[in-house]
Amino acid sequence: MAVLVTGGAGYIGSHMVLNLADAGEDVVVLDNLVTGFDWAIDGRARFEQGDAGDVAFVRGLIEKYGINEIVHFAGSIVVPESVTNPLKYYGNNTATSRNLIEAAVAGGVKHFIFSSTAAVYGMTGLAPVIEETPLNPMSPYGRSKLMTEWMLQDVAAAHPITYGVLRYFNVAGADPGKRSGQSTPLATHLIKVACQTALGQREKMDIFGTDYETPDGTCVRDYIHVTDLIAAHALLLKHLRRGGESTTLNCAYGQGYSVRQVVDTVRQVSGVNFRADEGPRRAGDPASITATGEKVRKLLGWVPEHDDLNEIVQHAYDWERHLMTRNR
Ligand SMILES: NC(=O)c1ccc[n+]([C@@H]2O[C@H](COP(=O)([O-])OP(=O)(O)OC[C@H]3O[C@@H](n4cnc5c(N)ncnc54)[C@H](O)[C@@H]3O)[C@@H](O)[C@H]2O)c1
Ligand SMILES: O=c1ccn([C@@H]2O[C@H](COP(=O)(O)OP(=O)(O)O[C@H]3O[C@H](CO)[C@H](O)[C@H](O)[C@H]3O)[C@@H](O)[C@H]2O)c(=O)[nH]1
Repeated sequence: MAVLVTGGAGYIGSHMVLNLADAGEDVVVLDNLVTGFDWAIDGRARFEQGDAGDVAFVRGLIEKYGINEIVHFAGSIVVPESVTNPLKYYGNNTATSRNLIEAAVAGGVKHFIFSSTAAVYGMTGLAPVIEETPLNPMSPYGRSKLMTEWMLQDVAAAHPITYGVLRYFNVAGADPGKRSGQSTPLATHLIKVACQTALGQREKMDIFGTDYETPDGTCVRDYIHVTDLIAAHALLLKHLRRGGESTTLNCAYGQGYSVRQVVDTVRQVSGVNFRADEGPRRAGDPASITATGEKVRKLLGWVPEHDDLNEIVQHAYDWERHLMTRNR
């Protein structure tokens, strides 16, 4: 009996593998390494290189390893790219997930956990969202993920499988033990870009838009430490295993920070007053998106341990430094 982690060579999936392996679980990673790295997969997991949308291949894995649960991280994740290349997102997010779910149902998989996103909400105003807030994704990325949520609802109504959808807010930070982190060199995420700029890997960074209707004119996001996010996955897996119902949960702290606040925090943590130019808005960005995270706390008993922007940035910065020495 093993847990299948798709995208386990990527940023968030590699932390799930650590959590499961630390708990003594048998883990199989399925990843095509399009953005992930085989060195990011913990040595205690078994690795199968392939595509999560390859039904026959996934069916073979389910049989070979006796897979009862799938935690599905594999996908394409860059919001602005989804605006210029939507079919990539409807392909690698929606269609790939559809095939993976088909393989799961055919192979008798019992539980399915899916990485969804705050981007399913779209523009929401300044108040934190709850799971019942109307969904109105602003980007093909958000829509490609929402379609997967819908597929899971329909499939779970028709077949003996339960699911958990986790809508991640902005994931950041790294394993406190420096075993994994965000390793994609050309990542577009704010905290990663700011840390790279502080370390001199980029000459400067840009602040995308200063004319939003937010307190300081820059976009507001709810940054969640990757280790806390993964703890929610582990609790969700337990919930489903003990017969808990399918559920959809926001993963967030309920605290928003603006782009300027994040840039200032990275300057403080690094001690480098790096260059951050004010530029135009980036396509597909909502002004503000935060959530209370009340449902995940109540249903799963989730208690965040790293809900502090300084700590998140410190861990992200430490990982970035670690990558520099690693790549030397
Ligand atoms: N990073 C965030 O802030 C964030 C926020 C919300 C949701 N998410 C979701 O979390 C998941 C993981 O994101 P991440 O930040 O770790 O990204 P990532 O790019 O680091 O990881 C994705 C992994 O999936 C693999 N992959 C992609 N397509 C595949 C396919 N068809 N078959 C097999 N493997 C494939 C990649 O090689 C990579 O290892 C994604 O589904 C993403 O949409 C991320
Ligand atoms: O160099 C940069 C990078 C980002 N930003 C700004 O910082 C904010 C956060 O941007 P990120 O790219 O870090 O994150 P997003 O909010 O765009 O998206 C992230 O979180 C979403 C959920 O909120 C999605 O799930 C998505 O996968 C994930 O990349 C945005 O306002 C963006 O415009 C900058 O100003 N400069």
